[in-house]
Amino acid sequence: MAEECVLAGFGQAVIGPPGSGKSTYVRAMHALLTSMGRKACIINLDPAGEEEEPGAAVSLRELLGLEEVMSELRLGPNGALLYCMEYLQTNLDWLQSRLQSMRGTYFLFDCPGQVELYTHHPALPSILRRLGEWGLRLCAVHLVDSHYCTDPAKFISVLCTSLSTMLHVELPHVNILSKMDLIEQYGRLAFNMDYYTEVMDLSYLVDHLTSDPFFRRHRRLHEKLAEVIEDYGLVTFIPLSIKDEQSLQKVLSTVDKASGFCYGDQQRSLGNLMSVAVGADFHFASTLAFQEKYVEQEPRTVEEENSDLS
Ligand SMILES: Nc1nc2c(ncn2[C@@H]2O[C@H](COP(=O)(O)OP(=O)(O)OP(=O)(O)O)[C@@H](O)[C@H]2O)c(=O)[nH]1
Repeated sequence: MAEECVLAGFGQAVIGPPGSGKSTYVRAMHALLTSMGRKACIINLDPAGEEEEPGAAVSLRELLGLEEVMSELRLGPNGALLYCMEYLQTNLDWLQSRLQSMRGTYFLFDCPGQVELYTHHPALPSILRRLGEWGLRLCAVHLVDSHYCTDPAKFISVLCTSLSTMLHVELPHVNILSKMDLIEQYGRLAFNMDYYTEVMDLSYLVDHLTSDPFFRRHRRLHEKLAEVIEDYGLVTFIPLSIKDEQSLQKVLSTVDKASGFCYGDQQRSLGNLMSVAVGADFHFASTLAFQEKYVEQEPRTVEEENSDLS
């Protein structure tokens, strides 16, 4: 069999910082796909942790574990994780043989939470590129905790890491603001939800940030960062709460369009195309639903603004 099509199929590479909700998303997406009659399986590419991920069909820990690498090579957790990914990169025949036995399955790759893997380290993009060469059409699903929206400085840094992840990973890409049900847990939003999901005119965010005396002296830096993000014009987000199945379906419909699943040669059907058409509501409508459900409606008072900034 020609190497290029040993896997012919579709899947998602679920990436994002530690604790952003990747494993929770992968399990919920697996359940949703299964309930829709799509054959799916979880591939755990995180070598860390004592316990095996529930429901994972393949796990990198079968090949090597973080703890053994740490003790044998006397590395810290970060160095050991990068070693594990480089080891996988040079032993991809192991992954190929494991995946080949499940050909035709929709693969959900649960990736580790090390940010450098997505912003500058070459191992993960190289692994994903190889999967693509084997015929697997992947979409990167990048999760970021939505509570960063409540802090303008952190939101600018989230925009920067999301952009560099998109450029580094080089796959069809969907950014997700996860844990929307907890969005205002650490503070209130300065703007409506769609301002954050659509990444609108960032000068308002810079103005808001630099009304804080601490950030005023860095105004020029923030303006330049905002300019880079706006010039690329690539970063937008889809809101997700794992407790809200509709939002998960919205993510799936966007991912299916990005990866080409809905037009794909494997399961081309009127049903697939119709499901995309039904999902093609205005993105704004779903964001508005989150706004109404999870965000305080009362406008902020001047005292609240000041106390947030002090
Ligand atoms: N309320 C709420 N909690 C969530 C949601 N998604 C994930 N969580 C919680 O967030 C925590 C972290 O989720 P994980 O799925 O372990 O995150 P992860 O990105 O896989 O973490 P690492 O493996 O450390 O990189 C868990 O306690 C989840 O239950 C959500 O949509 N809403």
